[in-house]
Amino acid sequence: MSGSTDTIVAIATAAGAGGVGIVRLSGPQSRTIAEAVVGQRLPPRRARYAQFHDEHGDTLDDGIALYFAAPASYTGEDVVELQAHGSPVVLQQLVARCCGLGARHARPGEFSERAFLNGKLDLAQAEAVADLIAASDIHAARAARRALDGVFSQRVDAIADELLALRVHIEAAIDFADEPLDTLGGAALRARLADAVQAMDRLASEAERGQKLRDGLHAVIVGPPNAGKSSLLNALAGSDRAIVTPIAGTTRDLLREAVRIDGVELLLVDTAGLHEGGDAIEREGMRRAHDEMQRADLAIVVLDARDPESGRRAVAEAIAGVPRQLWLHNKADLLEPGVAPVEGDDVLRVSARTGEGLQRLHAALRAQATGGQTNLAGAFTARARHVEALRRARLAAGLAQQELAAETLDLAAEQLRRAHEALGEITGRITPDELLGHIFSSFCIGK
Ligand SMILES: Nc1nc2c(c(=O)[nH]1)N(C=O)[C@@H](CNc1ccc(C(=O)N[C@@H](CCC(=O)O)C(=O)O)cc1)CN2
Ligand SMILES: Nc1nc2c(ncn2[C@@H]2O[C@H](COP(=O)(O)OP(=O)(O)OP(=O)(O)O)[C@@H](O)[C@H]2O)c(=O)[nH]1
Ligand SMILES: [Mg+2]
Repeated sequence: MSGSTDTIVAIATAAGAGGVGIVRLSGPQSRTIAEAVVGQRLPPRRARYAQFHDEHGDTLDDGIALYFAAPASYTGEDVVELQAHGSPVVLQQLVARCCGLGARHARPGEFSERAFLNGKLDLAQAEAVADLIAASDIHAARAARRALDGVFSQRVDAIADELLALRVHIEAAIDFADEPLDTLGGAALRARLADAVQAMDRLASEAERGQKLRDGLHAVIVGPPNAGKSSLLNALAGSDRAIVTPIAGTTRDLLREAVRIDGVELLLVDTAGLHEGGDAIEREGMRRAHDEMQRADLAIVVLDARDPESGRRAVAEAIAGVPRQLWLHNKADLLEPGVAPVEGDDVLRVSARTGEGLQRLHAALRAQATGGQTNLAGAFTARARHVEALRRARLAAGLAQQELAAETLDLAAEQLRRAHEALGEITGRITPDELLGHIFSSFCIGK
C-alpha cells in the first residue's frame, strides 16, 4: 500500500490546446480536494458531471470528475481526474486551485513512480509506459505495449526464480561437503544451469533487438573522399542536408540526421572521407569520424563502384571495431553497361544520384535494425540499462557454471547470487534510489 503522505497534481494531457484536458490528482487528499472543487460527493468509479469552482465559488469550467479509490487506481493511491475543456489556461487554474487546497505539483514521472512503489507496475513496465508514449511508429509502440504487458518482465523473473532455486540447492549441498556433488544431484543442477544460461542468451539478444526498436540504429557513413557519402545521406534523408561538391574533402565535420526508413529509426552520421595526410581541418574531421565509429552499431561503407579497391583497405581497418558493416558501391550509374554484378550479401550496388538500388538498401538497413528479423511479432522494447544488466547476469551465471564444474560450491552460489541481483535490477526488485530518480525524472510531467 501507499506510503506517500502528500497529494500530487498535474495536467495529464499533452501541452497545448485540445478537445479535452485532464488534471490528475494522486494521494490521500485527492478525494477531499476534488470534492471541494466540484462541490459534491464523488463515489468511486462513477463519472460525475460537475462545475469546477475556484476559491470564490466562481465556475472555472464544467466537465467530468472521476474518482478511483485506493488501491484500484493507476498509482495504487486515491486518484481523481478532473476532465475539463482542453484549454491550457483552464487546466492551469484547476491545478492552482488544487494546490490551494493542499496538493503540490507532481515531479516528472511521479505518478508512474508511485505506481511502481505501490507494486502496480514493475520498473521495466514503468519504463515501457514512457517508451509507449515516446514511440514514433507502430512497431515501437506495439513493442512497448508488450513490455508494458509484462512480456519482458515475466521472462526476466522466470530466469531469476530459476537461478534462485539453483542457489538454494547448491547452498543445501554445501552442508554435505563430504559427499560428492553428483550423489546430491550435481548433474541435474548443471543441466538446469545450462538451460538457464541458454534462456539468458536468448533473452539478451531479444532485449538488444528491443533496444534497437526503441533507440533506433546508429549508423555511420564512412569511405574514401568523394565516394558519395554525403550524397547518400541526402538520398536516405530525402533532403539536401549535407553539402555535396565534386571536390574531395568537402565534408569535414560530423553531420547527424535522424531518418525513418520503413518504420525503423536510424541515426545516420555523415563523416569526412578517410585518407592519408590532409590539412589540419581534414585530420580533425577524420579523428571525429573515428570517434563516432567507436559508438556506432553499423558502418555503411561507401566506395566508388568504378574503383572499389581504392580506399577499401584503409576503410576496412578503420571500421574493424564496428559490430556490423554494410558495403556499398556507389555511382552505379557511371558504370559501363555489362559490368558484372557485385558479389556477396553485404555488398550492394547503388546510385545516390539516380536512386538505383536504394530500395534494396532500405531493406538491408531495416534488416540490420531488427537484427535480421523482419517479423517483429512478440518483440518488446528494452533499454540499454536492461541489456547491460542481462550481460552482467549472464557473465556471473557463466562463472557459476565454472565453479559448479570445479565443485567450488560456495563460489558457485555467490555467482548465482550476483546473477540474480543483476536480473533484479531490471524489474526493480533491487534498485538503488538514485537509479529510480534518474529513470523517472526523464518522464513527462503528469505521467
Ligand atoms: N482517463 C484515463 N485514461 C487513461 C489513463 C488514466 O490514468 N486516465 N491511463 C493512465 O496511464 C492509461 C490507462 N492505465 C490505467 C491503468 C490502471 C488503472 C486502474 O484504475 N487500475 C485499477 C483498476 C483495474 C480494474 O478495474 O480492473 C487497478 O489496477 O487496481 C487505470 C488506468 C491510459 N488511459
Ligand atoms: N554520377 C554520380 N555521381 C555521384 C553519385 N553520388 C555522388 N556523386 C557525385 O560525386 C561527388 C562527390 O559526392 P559527395 O557526396 O560530396 O561525396 P563525399 O563522399 O561526401 O565526399 P567528401 O565529403 O569529400 O568525403 C559529387 O559531385 C556528387 O554529385 C552517384 O551515385 N552518381
Ligand atoms: Mg561528404
